[in-house]
Amino acid sequence: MQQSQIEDVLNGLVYALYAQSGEQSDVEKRVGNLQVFDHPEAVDRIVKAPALFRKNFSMISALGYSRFNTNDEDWAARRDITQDAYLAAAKPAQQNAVLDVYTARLSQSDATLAGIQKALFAASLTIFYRAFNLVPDIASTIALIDRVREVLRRLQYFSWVAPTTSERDSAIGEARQVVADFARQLAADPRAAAEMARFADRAKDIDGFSPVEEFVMNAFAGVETTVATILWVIDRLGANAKVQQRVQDEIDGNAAETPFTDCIVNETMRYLPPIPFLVREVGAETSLEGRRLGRGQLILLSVVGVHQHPAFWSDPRTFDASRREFIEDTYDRRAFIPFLTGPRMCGGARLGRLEVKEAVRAVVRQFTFSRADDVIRFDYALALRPAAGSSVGVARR
Ligand code: HEM
Repeated sequence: MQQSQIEDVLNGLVYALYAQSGEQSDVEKRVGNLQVFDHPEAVDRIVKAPALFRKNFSMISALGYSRFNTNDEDWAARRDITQDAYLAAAKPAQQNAVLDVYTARLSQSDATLAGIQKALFAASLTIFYRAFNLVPDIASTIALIDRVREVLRRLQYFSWVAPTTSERDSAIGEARQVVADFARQLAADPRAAAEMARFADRAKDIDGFSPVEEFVMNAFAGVETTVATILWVIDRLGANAKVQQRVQDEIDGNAAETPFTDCIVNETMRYLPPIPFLVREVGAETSLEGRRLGRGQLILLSVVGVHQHPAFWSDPRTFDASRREFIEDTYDRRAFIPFLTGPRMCGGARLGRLEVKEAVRAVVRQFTFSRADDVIRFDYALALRPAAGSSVGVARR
């Protein structure tokens, strides 16, 4: 099995969701053998009933268990271990500190997209670790995160295309190895070791709890999505010189309110949601939108489809950097769910928003971007990010 084959299958799933979005036929939408739900009202109902529509990550759980992929009391206990740290890290008083981290990393970057991407990962990891009063060893942690991405991509592929036994064993083996290597790195730092002990202490009632699995999956969930969002904003700025100029003027003007910058960030997350779809397992027989759902059945919630629903958005398939629904704040909250909504919404939503805003400020102050074309090329692992080798040109301002 080739890497390119995995990429083709996973990217193909996301392409299918884009192709289906906006279609208003009575024919049931499907991707693979999963029913697709993409009406904002139906998706809202699903995500607000987590006991009935449950998280299920059969293959991905090879990496371990965390608040991301557990349910019920187990999830609630895990949530409590990290949630206060994310809320404290996202307080408005943290704004300048977050901006400073991004500004400093970007100042040391060369004027290439690869350099900027590395700086963004370093900054986002620094902020994630700081939420727990830790300091990462950047180079080795980025290398571990790259391995987590690759193994998650493989595991994700195997939830769609059944692996042979040896493929399965090798993916699970690599997942265990990367967690073990992360564990070794955290154990070597006394403060990180103490924090892992604190996690374990708070999780006394959770069977088989591993603080490292909890930490690694949280770190990946936070950093990968945040960096993907910033990279997409860069991609979109590069595609439109006029829009970029307007955002630069707004940021250079240092006004307290930055409506165009906020709008392009929102439109980027609408059009290119970092988590383009979610899978849920039906916990008990039920029906939704006239469709019968059986216990144990997996369903797919298309965030792409929700974000492009024609009854909720004008001209939904167009990227509009000054979209009226955002500028005038008239959009239906159910139709814009980049962080999801309901009890299982993103635990780091406030921190992610703060980071993206400050990172975009730092990026725009230091660089300008250009693109030879305006073709969107993406790469889906667990998050949707711009494909490597995209055609964005970079210059220092
Ligand atoms: C722009 C950035 C981000 C986006 C778009 C995003 C998006 C999401 C989405 C859609 C989910 C729900 C996944 C599902 O139900 O399967 C989620 C969950 C989660 N995210 Fe984020 N996220 C971002 C940043 C962050 C950050 C910065 C952190 C932590 C520092 C974080 C931590 C989490 C955690 C812990 C969960 C699991 C929540 C739970 O069920 O308890 N995310 N995120």
